[in-house]
Amino acid sequence: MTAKLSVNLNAIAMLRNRRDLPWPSVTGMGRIALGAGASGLTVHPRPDQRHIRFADLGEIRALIDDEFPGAEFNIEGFPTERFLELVEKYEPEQVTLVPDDPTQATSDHGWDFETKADFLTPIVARLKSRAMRVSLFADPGPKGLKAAKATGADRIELYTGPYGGAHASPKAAAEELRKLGAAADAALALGFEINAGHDLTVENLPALVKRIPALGEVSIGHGLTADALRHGMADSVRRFLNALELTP
Ligand SMILES: CC(=O)[C@@H](O)[C@H](O)COP(=O)(O)O
Ligand SMILES: NCC(=O)COP(=O)(O)O
Repeated sequence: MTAKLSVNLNAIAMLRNRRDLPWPSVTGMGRIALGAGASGLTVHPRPDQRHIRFADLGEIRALIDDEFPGAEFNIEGFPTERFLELVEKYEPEQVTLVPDDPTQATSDHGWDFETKADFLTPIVARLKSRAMRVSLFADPGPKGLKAAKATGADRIELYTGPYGGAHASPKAAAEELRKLGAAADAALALGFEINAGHDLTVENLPALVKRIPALGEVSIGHGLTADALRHGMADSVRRFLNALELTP
């Protein structure tokens, strides 16, 4: 099984929001990502709309429906009533529930399933009654996975931030990979499908998929956007030189 790639558009939206201009276009970059073979698009709209705006959601839904039927829309976030109304309106194929506080800079931990199962269970049922797959953001440890399973969720998304953050230390990265692998084994044994995400890169993906061959999907934004900038820079400089009629 090969893990599917869902491209997270948050970083593109953050660049777009620097100016009152429509570029880089969030749907335009989504179109390129899907055209290049990505299986889906991920967004994590935050309550302050600092990157993805609520208005982006309908445009991404239409892009998938009109041009890439079969691709998946994954919307991530903390399940406030506002968030739930948004996902019910745009019906992503997958909703990833994340325990983020609105003041958080980015996601940095999974759910405490043992204390939050009663909160999550009716929300999971509500989303599944509208045919949306539900994934729960989970720390890389086996703790609480039985409680997570009892919520009725289909998948867990393993939080890979500490793994990505250990990029400068092979020993620390190996330890984080060991934890991710153990959590994946425990989750698979309970019947979960497994996603993973946060700070994944071209460099750290191969070892992850080797250790967790059953991985269903990775969602990647920050590292993929940085990679796109790096590998697109030379072409862009040439295009601008050409516009100045300074073709090298
Ligand atoms: C849930 C998760 O892992 C995050 O990576 C998130 O989707 C990214 O959010 P930001 O783009 O706001 O940092
Ligand atoms: N669910 C994780 C995600 O969508 C992307 O995280 P990142 O690659 O921006 O860290």
